[in-house]
Amino acid sequence: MKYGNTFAVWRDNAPAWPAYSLHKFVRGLGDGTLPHDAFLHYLKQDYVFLIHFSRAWALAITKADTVEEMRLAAGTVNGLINEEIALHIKTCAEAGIDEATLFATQERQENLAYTRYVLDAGHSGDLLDLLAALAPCVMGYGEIGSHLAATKTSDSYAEWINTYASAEYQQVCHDVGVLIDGAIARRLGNDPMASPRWAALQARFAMATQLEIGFWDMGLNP
Ligand SMILES: Cc1ncc(CO)c(N)n1
Repeated sequence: MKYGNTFAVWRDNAPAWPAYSLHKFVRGLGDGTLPHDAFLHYLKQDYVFLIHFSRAWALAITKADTVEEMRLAAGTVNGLINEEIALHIKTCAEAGIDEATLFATQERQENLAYTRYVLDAGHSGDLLDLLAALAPCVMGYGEIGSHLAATKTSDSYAEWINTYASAEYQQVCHDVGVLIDGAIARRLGNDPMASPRWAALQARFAMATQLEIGFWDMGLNP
């Protein structure tokens, strides 16, 4: 599945991308060596992450210029807060953790830094600043999910992998790619890389990628 032209350029110019998409945590999901307590700790943090991340996508609706942009952003809010988060609720319920407990999870600094960075990108900037900060998360997990589905050597974390490899999640990544390419063309024209804004957008994407690495690192340290 293609996630759009802009994403491909941003990813190829983010030096830390492989350290994110091929992180030790990711490899542990694929070969089953990730300790289960680290996985549950990560899922609890990620439940809180998804709440703030949904807020950031809701901000994209208010920053949109067209109804089409609003619809794509609203679809992503729905995907996060009603679909993706169901994985976290179900997996944690199986481990005896109910949703009220999940909601009360003490937020780790790495988690807080990431989501508030993304929210601030949107509050201080326009839709492009926000989308550049949101993209590594959405598309990164899409890439990780389909890579792990094709290469995994263990079924321990198959449910997690299948969530992100699923047609539904891949469709979200595709739609976000369409949203980003359209938003870029609408605001920066046909040669966006020549825009004086390009370097700052690339830097936002690179920072969010770095913050994803911090999130995986945090996951390995319950
Ligand atoms: C930290 C993080 N990044 C990306 C995703 C994908 O939505 C997620 N659930 N958590």
